[in-house]
Amino acid sequence: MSEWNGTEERVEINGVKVPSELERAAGNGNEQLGRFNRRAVKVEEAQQRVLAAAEGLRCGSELVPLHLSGGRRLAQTMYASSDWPPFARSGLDGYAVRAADVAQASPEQPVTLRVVDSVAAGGLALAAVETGTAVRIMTGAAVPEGADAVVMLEQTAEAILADGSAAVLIKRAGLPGQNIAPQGEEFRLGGALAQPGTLVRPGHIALLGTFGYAVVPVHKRLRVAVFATGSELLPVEASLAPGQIRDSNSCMVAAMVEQSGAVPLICGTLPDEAGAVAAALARVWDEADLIVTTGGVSVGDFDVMSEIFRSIKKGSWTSDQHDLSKVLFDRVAMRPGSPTSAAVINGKLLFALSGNPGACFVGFELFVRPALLRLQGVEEALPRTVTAQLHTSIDKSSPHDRFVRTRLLHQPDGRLLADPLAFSKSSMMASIADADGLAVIPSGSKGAEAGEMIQVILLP
Ligand SMILES: Nc1nc2c(c(=O)[nH]1)N[C@H]1C(S)=C(S)[C@@H](COP(=O)(O)OP(=O)(O)OC[C@H]3O[C@@H](n4cnc5c(N)ncnc54)[C@H](O)[C@@H]3O)O[C@H]1N2
Ligand code: MOO
Ligand SMILES: [Mg+2]
Repeated sequence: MSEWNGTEERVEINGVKVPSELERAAGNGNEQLGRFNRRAVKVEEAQQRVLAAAEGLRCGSELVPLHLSGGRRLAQTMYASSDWPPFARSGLDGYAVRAADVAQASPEQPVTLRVVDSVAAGGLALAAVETGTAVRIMTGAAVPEGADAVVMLEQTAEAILADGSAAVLIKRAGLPGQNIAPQGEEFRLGGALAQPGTLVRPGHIALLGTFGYAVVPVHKRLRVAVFATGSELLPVEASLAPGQIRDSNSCMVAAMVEQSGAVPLICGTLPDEAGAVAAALARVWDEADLIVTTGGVSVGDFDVMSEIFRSIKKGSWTSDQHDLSKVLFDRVAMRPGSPTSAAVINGKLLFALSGNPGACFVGFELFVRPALLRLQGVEEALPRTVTAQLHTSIDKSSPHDRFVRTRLLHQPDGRLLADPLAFSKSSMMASIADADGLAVIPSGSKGAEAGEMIQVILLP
């Protein structure tokens, strides 16, 4: 792969020629045409295109030690390797008896049983329980042969028989099966414990440990390269300079990548030059499974990702070996984030999110997170929604579906209120931090009235 040296006509990514001189520089009328020739697709359609593309690109799996498997996604269905419990076991400390022996027991007329053995958890009784006998038993111990009930210690009293042997007085009537967890009560050998794509949580770890899985097959952590395009961008640690701002998108996106179970590779900021962007993508190509850029997707003279996408559309990124490069969409009927774009380039997904932080955030939630989840085998990869009552009207009509950053408030009467936040323009950030969800306001001639029931996408 050659690197962009700033003078060459083209750079290569995995043998793919990438034009560096773009239509703008050529200054011809076709460029203007290309710039505006972007058909908006509906959000649902754009999501389906992303999921379908991700389906074909599933990431590989690896084995990790059980104690490190939390937060990862299972790569296989996991099965019970035995019945659970593996033997009938006592649920409490007491005496294992035959229920028929103690059916009539009461405090006034306790039943006396000879104690023939005592069994602790982990041990096995040497003597079976026969009519007229009992075995002292501890919580978790295997129920001895012959016993079909356990009487709790508090309902008994110790006694000595005439011949000096140990006995127990049972003071409460018992029923067959009481205080015993039968073998296989919870799981049968071969039963499914969890499906591929399941997020491993502490409860799954307990199950997997129970069934002897010292190592767990999980999806590999996807590596996601994050680039911020924009010549106005300064690193976070820099002092502000006139006309410039700090790059807040890179770290926000990196945090969202981590939230999605992947590893962000923060690749820094790129100037608004197609050659530099293409060269940067080429440099990170082998290291990254998926690429996210922010900025430069609109129709401005320096919107470099739009140029890159135009060149992908023209087929300039498809090589002889790979016929896989295609634009999934370069405009979505939504606000914020209408210029959000996505492509598959030689088998890898590239998302070009808007530079406006609010639009960048929404674009990630709607498209990048679902892609990362689907790549990790998650069936239900699209954002989860809840129904809530809109607290204040959102009145403007819009040809686009809107995703309004919203607080979610649980009312004492059980209602869930969606309270749209102020400062929620695409360019604004305060409402990203405060949002619990994104209120979905469908396109149409009117917005949504206070009191209406709406869908709200839950933010992680
Ligand atoms: N004539 C038109 N202009 C615009 C349109 C349009 O349809 N016609 N669309 C608007 C919409 S909607 C959006 S959204 C933005 C999209 O802008 P870009 O994705 O091209 O982003 P930039 O132009 O690079 O930046 C926009 C804005 O965000 C700031 N920014 C960029 N990167 C970062 C970063 N890493 N951290 C923080 N802030 C960042 C940048 O300085 C700009 O202020 O276009 C509209 N224009
Ligand atoms: O599509 Mo943009 O995010 O509204 O400003
Ligand atoms: Mg722009």
